[in-house]
Amino acid sequence: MTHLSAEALPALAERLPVPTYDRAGVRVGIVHLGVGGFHRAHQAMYVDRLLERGLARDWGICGVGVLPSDARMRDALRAQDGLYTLVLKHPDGTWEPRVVGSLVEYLLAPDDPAAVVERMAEEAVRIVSLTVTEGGYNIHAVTGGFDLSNPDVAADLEPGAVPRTTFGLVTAALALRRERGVPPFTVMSCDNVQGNGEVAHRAFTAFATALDAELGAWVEREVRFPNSMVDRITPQTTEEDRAELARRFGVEDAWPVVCEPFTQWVLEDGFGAGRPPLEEAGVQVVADVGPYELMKLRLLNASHQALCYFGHLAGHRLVHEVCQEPLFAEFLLGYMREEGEPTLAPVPGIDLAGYQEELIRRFSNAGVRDTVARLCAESSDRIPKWLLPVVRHQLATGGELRRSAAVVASWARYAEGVDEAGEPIEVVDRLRERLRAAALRQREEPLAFLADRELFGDLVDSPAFTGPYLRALGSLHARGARATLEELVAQLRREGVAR
Ligand SMILES: NC(=O)c1ccc[n+]([C@@H]2O[C@H](COP(=O)([O-])OP(=O)(O)OC[C@H]3O[C@@H](n4cnc5c(N)ncnc54)[C@H](O)[C@@H]3O)[C@@H](O)[C@H]2O)c1
Ligand SMILES: O=P(O)(O)OC[C@@H](O)[C@@H](O)[C@H](O)[C@H](O)CO
Repeated sequence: MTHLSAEALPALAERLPVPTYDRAGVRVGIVHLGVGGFHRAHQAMYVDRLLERGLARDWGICGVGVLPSDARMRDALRAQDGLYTLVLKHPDGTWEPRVVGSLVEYLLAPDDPAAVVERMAEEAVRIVSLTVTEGGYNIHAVTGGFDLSNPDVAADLEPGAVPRTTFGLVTAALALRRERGVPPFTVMSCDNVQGNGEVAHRAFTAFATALDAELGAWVEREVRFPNSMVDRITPQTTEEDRAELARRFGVEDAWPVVCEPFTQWVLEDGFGAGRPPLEEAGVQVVADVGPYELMKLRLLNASHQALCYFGHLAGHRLVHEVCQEPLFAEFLLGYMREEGEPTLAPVPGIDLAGYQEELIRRFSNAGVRDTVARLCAESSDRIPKWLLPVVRHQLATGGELRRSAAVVASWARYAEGVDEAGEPIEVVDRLRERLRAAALRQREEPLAFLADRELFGDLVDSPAFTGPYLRALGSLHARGARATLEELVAQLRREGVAR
């Protein structure tokens, strides 16, 4: 058994691919906030590919943890010189591992916020990238504006405050660069947010303006925020993954990353201070990410929500088990073809029917062992951003929406916090209590959940939506998830045949 470290690389090289480049000679050019599983499976992997080909010596990554809970990642990475194993899990059970070396430094902001700000202020750093989750942009669900009333944000706006949020840290670094006459870095969001660059632009400009109007105007004018579409299913690493890595390859890694083989990154070429030649590593650099982004959010991410509540209520805990059931596969393909796809513009170079079939295959990969629970978490950040735009589009055009309405109803049923066998459901959501209170009222007052206008806007006033929603919710209560799905799928199949 070999503990992963820089020193151990020559020995490990006999068992799995490891970096062959000189890591000590790699300079930090990217600071990344939010080093979780996904960043390590995706962006850091692309940079590692470039480093391997000698194409990114100035683009090493300094990871930053913003939250105190990231201390675990700090400890894991520091103990192994920033190295970690990335394992691609194939459907046949094969594991394809590689030790990734592009994370050459890691800083935990709560340990020393000034050091993080200084790092980002260095001229050599030309990109600050983010994966801080959908909720991490602090956009108010109703106003669509940056939420200045968030207590952490408000604390960062106090005169002389030591920054502790993403906004405080990044803005302090931008202010230092401006003061020193150093051009700004590009802020590159890699979160699953529609128009992620534009959203980041709005959020950082609003924060900087609240701090100092002139700084805000400078950020607005000078800082670039390219949009991107990112895709690779990356479940949380489990203890079994760690043990299996040790068993199969003799590598002792405190926090490996496991993911599916598929990967995609579509990126707008909007970088103010240069970028690595990412296209050499397989990134699609395009003028407009919009169509790709909508395709991914409304087909992949919305389908994840379409399968997770029904899947959980039907007794499944793993995503592939749900999707290997023909009933669920038919439901998801129907949602994608008849409800998601009509809301999309043509996507250059993509055959949408093929993309949808591939999604079912990806979701069905038994090697990945993605959990239904991961997909159910923080639904109040996801459903409004991924599924409700589909509903609104279909309402506006008179299109099909029965499957989407059933998915929202399945969330409402799931949010009650008790499954069909009377067992508790561990709902993970920052709005958990509010959701649960509304969901529990819906047995007497069926529209109680949908009446939350902060989440659903005015959908509750739309009979074309409430009709199918209430039918699905009534059926979920009376007959359960599986029977509800069977009935809906059978009805839609009959209608399809009749058409
Ligand atoms: N996991 C995937 O399959 C996947 C795929 C595509 C995109 N993404 C994007 O990446 C994000 C992170 O996913 P992950 O799998 O790495 O999750 P993760 O839980 O492994 O890591 C999340 C990281 O974000 C940080 N974070 C959370 N909230 C924050 C906040 N408010 N401010 C600053 N940092 C914050 C956490 O501390 C952690 O470091 C997702 O929310 C999504 O937008 C994930
Ligand atoms: O990680 P989130 O919060 O964006 O959402 C959960 C999943 O739908 C998502 O992680 C997908 O696995 C991912 O978007 C695939 O690329």
